[in-house]
Amino acid sequence: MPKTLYDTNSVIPDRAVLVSLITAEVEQSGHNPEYSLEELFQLAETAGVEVADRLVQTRDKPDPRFFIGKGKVLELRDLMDDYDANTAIFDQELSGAQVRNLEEILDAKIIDRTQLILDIFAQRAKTREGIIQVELAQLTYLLPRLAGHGRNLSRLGGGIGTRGPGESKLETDRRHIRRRIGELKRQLEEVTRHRRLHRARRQENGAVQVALVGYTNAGKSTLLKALTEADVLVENRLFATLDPTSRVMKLPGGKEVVLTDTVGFIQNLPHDLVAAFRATLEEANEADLILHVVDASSPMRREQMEVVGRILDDLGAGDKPQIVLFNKIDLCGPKQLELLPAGKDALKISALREPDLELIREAVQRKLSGGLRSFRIPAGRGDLTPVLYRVGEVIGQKYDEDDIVYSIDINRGDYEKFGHLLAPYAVPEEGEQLRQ
Ligand SMILES: Nc1nc2c(ncn2[C@@H]2O[C@H](COP(=O)(O)OP(=O)(O)OP(=O)(O)O)[C@@H](O)[C@H]2O)c(=O)[nH]1
Ligand SMILES: [Mg+2]
Repeated sequence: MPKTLYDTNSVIPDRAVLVSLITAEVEQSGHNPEYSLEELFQLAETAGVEVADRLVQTRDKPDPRFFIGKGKVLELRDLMDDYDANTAIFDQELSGAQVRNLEEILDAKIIDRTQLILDIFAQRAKTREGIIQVELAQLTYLLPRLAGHGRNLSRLGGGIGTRGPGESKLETDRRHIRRRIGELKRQLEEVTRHRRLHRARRQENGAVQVALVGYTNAGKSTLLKALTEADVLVENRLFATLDPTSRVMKLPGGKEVVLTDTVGFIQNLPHDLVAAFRATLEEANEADLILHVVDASSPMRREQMEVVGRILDDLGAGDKPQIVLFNKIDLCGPKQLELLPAGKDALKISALREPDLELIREAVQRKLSGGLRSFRIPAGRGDLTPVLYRVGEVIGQKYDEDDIVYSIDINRGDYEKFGHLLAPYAVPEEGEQLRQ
């Protein structure tokens, strides 16, 4: 008998064979199945699974009963017997029926890529928000896969880790799961509301938000740590960061911005997970500036950048001001370096080099600067003075009769939020003269 899923007493790591199906559709999509399988391997390791072997089948389309062909299933069974493997991990999503049929023949745990990612998230979620989001994603994934069977229910929806929705919950019926989903959504709304309030307060304080986004393992947390001297978790693992962390970063001109580290992206990020983590991912959406961190040393750099671009578009953050940070150039060969695209909003850096960090701070300062503007503030409107300091850096001020004319180096993010208060007092053309 295979172990039940979510066996909390298990101390022996699972041993797995990875399975990937290359269909005509995959071949035409330009999607690289070998890389995807390599990534699945890393995901499995991250989840604490020992990978015994990999099995690949090329086939016109998936088999409706077993996903891979029946003959291949038997081959897989022999392979698993040889290695004494108790788990098969599929690189593509399986239907509930396929999982069930495979389980019958293989007498083993059957997991797909989505479940594996959900499982890693479950192992790593630390904050209340993270934990709610993961459970919500797991149950949402599980629900349609419960249809029409009951016998093997406890095996379904299972992952590798020890912290899934819990066996007792899995044994209950769909109605119970639906009720739980409703409950989690309500809790999440509450937490999300808090996060929004918190963010609104930061905005009211005039804090400029800069978000580090990028593919998992690109070096976002390393950069947050280096740029702000924050104490955050950095690991050579996928999905080291689940909960966004924010720290103050000081720019060369003295201005402070809030820098936020976010959850890493990955190709085929499970839809349910994106939906559940929306509140967290929204951090990117609220940012005034996005720092897109890229692992320049990865052979899949281009594909990873595309994935990140697509997810940002989905979140509605595709048009935000962005700086691309090609990170880890210390690991790049000369050929790789040469191939990196150059551009005014792209920097080639290593998070490990101090001078590069200064380049980043300078680039952020430049990008946030919206140019010089002047405002003629009447003596009676002293209440606007703090607003002036909020929208940018005060470069100069001079008295003119009863008014004070301020020259401000506008900060784009803040100006969008508070500029309307100053608009009636804007003086066109005069800014340059005031500059010393
Ligand atoms: N050589 C080198 N290694 C780096 C550099 N930046 C980050 N790393 C390493 O890359 C690995 C991943 O770094 P993290 O900062 O945890 O990556 P992340 O983007 O936060 O990853 P997730 O939280 O998993 O999405 C760690 O082992 C870092 O030490 C760099 O510039 N050069
Ligand atoms: Mg991280």
